[in-house]
Amino acid sequence: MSTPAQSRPRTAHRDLAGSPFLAAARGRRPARLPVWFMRQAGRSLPEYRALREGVPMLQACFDPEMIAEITIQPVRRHGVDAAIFFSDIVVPLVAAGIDVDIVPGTGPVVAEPVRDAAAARRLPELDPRRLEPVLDGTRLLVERLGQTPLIGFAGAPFTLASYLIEGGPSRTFERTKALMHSEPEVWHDLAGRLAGIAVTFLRGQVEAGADAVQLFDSWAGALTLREYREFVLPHSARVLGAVADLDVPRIHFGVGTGEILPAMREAGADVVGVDWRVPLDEAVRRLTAHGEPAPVVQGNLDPALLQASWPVIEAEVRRIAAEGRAAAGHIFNLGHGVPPGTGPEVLTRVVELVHSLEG
Ligand SMILES: O=C(O)CCc1c2[nH]c(c1CC(=O)O)Cc1[nH]c(c(CC(=O)O)c1CCC(=O)O)Cc1[nH]c(c(CC(=O)O)c1CCC(=O)O)Cc1[nH]c(c(CCC(=O)O)c1CC(=O)O)C2
Repeated sequence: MSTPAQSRPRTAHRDLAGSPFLAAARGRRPARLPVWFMRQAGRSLPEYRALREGVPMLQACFDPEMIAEITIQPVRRHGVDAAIFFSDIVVPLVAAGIDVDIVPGTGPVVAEPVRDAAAARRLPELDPRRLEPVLDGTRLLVERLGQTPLIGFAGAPFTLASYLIEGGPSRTFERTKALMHSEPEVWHDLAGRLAGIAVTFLRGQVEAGADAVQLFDSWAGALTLREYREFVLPHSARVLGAVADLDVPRIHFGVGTGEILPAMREAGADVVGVDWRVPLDEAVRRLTAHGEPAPVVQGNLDPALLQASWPVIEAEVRRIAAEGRAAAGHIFNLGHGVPPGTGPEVLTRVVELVHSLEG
């Protein structure tokens, strides 16, 4: 499919033909292995902590200059092959007018949790104009990033719904699962509304210049395959399907998703993000068990091992690169986000090592 030029005017002049990240995302094997890290911007970087001093997270997420500068910091420091737009999965909810705050040390906190039909019906739609400051940040980035591609992202309906229903971060998702099973029509109404918000957020980012998108269904691994297929897949498929015409690679990621990897691909992923629990060659085996074409995978160094000694990290990186050769394309990443206490020099060293390996 060709890119409709009129929908992505800002990227028309960027020459990304040599991007190893985009080549791998398209199922090719570039000369060197591409790498970026989830949460590569943020608290692991002293330059981020300095810039954010006294500025609340959500204020930073609506400030175009901050967005652009924070997004570029890890590209400058580590030489990663892609930038990920600095934002948060709750930003489109905030833009829609939902009362969510990001509380330091806790995470997203929802003032009025959504737990019944009336509350779900009150969920506002996202007016794309409310995203303007955020998308101005994207436009600045496209001008400043040179030949580094930009990944836009959104939270998937299940993960967003889990924050809205639980009222904040959860380990067990009890209320979410209870609502899903006991009041499926309320669940589907809520998930459908969140899918609409995610579509508006993703399309806005791509139209402003993002070159790829990642849909984070971070907590989908808490579900059984049956639950995923019945309650989640249709909504995530709608989100990924609604950006298909924009012709950018679509990455689909979650934690603990070993049991549902093929279903996550089926939702419309061009690249399947894999956490550290499933070796990449095993992930490829699961993704091709019914004769499907070889997938593109992204992952999957255990973030906890960034604290280990360098020989341990080096051996892990080499093992993962070797296992990734079973895939049509491999984008090196962590199995989840960079922990805030990670020494940035470790990440730079991982990038250097990955770049010495064949794509
Ligand atoms: O445990 C929980 O559920 C709350 C997690 C939490 C969220 N936002 C949050 C927090 C608090 C915190 O990180 O301390 C709050 C949050 N989001 C972010 C930061 C900055 C940082 O981590 O140092 C912070 C901490 C803010 C602060 O205290 O200064 C930024 C963020 N969130 C996210 C992204 C996208 C990415 O990961 O690359 C990014 C941008 C990273 C970048 O530009 O490089 C996406 C996000 N936010 C969130 C989730 C859900 C799952 C998860 O966090 O692991 C996810 C998706 C994911 O990472 O799987 C929710």
